[in-house]
Amino acid sequence: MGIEGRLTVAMPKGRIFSDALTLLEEAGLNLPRELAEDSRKLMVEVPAEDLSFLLVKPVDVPTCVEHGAADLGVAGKDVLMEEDRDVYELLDLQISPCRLSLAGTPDWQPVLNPKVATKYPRIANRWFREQGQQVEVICLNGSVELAPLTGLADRIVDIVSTGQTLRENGLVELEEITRVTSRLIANRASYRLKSRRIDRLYERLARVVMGKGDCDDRGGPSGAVVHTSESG
Ligand SMILES: Nc1ncnc2c1ncn2[C@@H]1O[C@H](COP(=O)(O)OP(=O)(O)OP(=O)(O)O)[C@@H](O)[C@H]1O
Ligand SMILES: O=P(O)(O)OC[C@H]1O[C@H](OP(=O)(O)OP(=O)(O)O)[C@H](O)[C@@H]1O
Repeated sequence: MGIEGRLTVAMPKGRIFSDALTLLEEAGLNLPRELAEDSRKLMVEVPAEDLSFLLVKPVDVPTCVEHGAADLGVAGKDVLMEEDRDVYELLDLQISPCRLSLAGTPDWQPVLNPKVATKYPRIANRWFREQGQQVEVICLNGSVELAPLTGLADRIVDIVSTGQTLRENGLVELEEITRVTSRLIANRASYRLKSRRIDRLYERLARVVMGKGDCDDRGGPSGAVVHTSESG
């Protein structure tokens, strides 16, 4: 083990997981099959790389990193914007791309104080405030596209990737709110105390991402990192 100790990385289970794993392998990490397999193990140690992986729900990655349960994490920009945790955003990994958009029925007519259903209340509230529009945000945890079809809401703010879910439910994308990719994030204290180890992993990942082109490099450990929390 290095003098700075083992690095713990919070990995999002689900959609992002395999993209993140592929990227780590492309960066030259030798990872055990155990990590890729469909196992119920939530903590996987990789002594050969001096790394530990925590497998958590995507929305919980920023929480684990903010509180120091993990030094690093991989999280979608959508989750980072919604959770607004006190963590550093080091690198745009350019994986699991999608967008967060406003959508509705094609015949949608403006109404006063429309209802907007979403899994992303903070982002939706902020975006409508910036547009100078008053809305009532209704929080849902899934199947958000049902809301305009059932009268639960006038419009939705949700993730769009292929557009299939919107199409199959007769909805149209009205406006893109933000593009989303997954980011490498760091705990603030770890970023200082384990800088050499974080630097090394960051550089290996950045090389792969930049090699693929279109890299939105956030500056990394030696540059200007983005502090994701609006309040901190
Ligand atoms: N088509 C997509 N739909 C939803 N998220 C997507 C899509 N494409 C990429 N993503 C990214 O994947 C993340 C969500 O991953 P996933 O669907 O596995 O988690 P989840 O929504 O928390 O699911 P669950 O609640 O079922 O565990 C989003 O935060 C986003 O950054
Ligand atoms: O544009 P598409 O490629 O169709 O992808 C977008 C859909 O995928 C996600 O839903 P998910 O599958 O996570 O289910 P959910 O309704 O439980 O959120 C998202 O909330 C959209 O509904």
